Amino acid sequence: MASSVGYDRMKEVKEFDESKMGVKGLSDSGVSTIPRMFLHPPESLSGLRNPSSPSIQIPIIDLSNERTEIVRQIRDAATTWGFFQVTNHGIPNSALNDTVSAIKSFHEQPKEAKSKFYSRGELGGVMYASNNDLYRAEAASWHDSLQVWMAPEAAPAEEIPEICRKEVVEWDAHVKNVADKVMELLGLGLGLDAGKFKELTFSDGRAMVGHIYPYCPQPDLTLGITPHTDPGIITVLLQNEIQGLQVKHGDDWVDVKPIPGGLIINIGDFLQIVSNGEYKSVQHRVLANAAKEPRISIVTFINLVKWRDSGSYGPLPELLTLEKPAIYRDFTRQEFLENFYSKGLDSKSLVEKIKL
Ligand SMILES: O=C(O)CCC(=O)C(=O)O
Ligand SMILES: [Fe+2]
Repeated sequence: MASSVGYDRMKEVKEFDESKMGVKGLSDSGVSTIPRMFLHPPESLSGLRNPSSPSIQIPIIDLSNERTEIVRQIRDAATTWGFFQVTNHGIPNSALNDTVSAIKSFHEQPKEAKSKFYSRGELGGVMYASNNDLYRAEAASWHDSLQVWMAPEAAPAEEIPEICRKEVVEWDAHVKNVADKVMELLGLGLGLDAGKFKELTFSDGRAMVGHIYPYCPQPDLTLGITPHTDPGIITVLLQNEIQGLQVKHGDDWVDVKPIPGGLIINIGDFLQIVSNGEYKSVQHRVLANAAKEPRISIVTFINLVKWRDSGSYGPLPELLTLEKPAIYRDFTRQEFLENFYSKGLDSKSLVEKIKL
């Protein structure tokens, strides 16, 4: 391994960022070795390609099943895995395919078409960049992303790249329906009223991120996305047929197998905290893509809109009893945002910080 003498990481990062070429551009340029800024430390890379046992899989939940049965299944999945796939969610296959194709088309445009959207760090609107945490993370990862804020304030339609505008807007309407349905079931799973999470505005904020994981010439030296937990309430994820997402389950990394028509749902830190640890926000990562065909994923982060008047949040009082007292302290909106925006994806989650 090259010594770090004379290596100016920030310079390399800045040049890459200012080139606006993204990892898609690097991949297309035919590089056979990846730039040093993408190299992850050996401890993050060990066992990367050991396939998980095919018999271990995140739960698959058929949303056309009988309701009390689904509530039980969703509750079990959220408490043990923090991740599950749903089928028969009501979104037509054509919408799944069209959304994946549209996001792929955006990323496959020439640099000139994409670079006018290239920007970072905005809370709202539209932003396209390589590695949202590029300047905060210790090592960059092999993906680029298009982010569009959809709710409570949608990015103006004319700011969404035309090549995927219609699909992004339609996809958001579908995700909203599924998210509302799943949030209701998750609430029931905790013994809350069906409308409780809706009343708390838990599914009223949505940001969509369309990732591309292009072919990586040295997939054993980097990652597609660094291990992290998602900060919000839940995440709804659509992926194409190229595998790469892995979920931490006990000491193992478990491959999430794409299933036709399936949507992946996972619990975020916020929901873990308000559920007083009942539901789990679980670490996940994506392997750098060794296939020639790009991996595409469309992720919608679901967030609450209205904070309590106190400006803070914590475990829901309805869930606390003498036997089950709060295991987290309340945290402020400021703390929540700072924790997310001040560090890389690889930093310690809010959950650890506020544990009592
Ligand atoms: O692309 C994926 O499958 C996962 C992406 C992800 O974890 C994220 O954007 O938070
Ligand atoms: Fe994530």
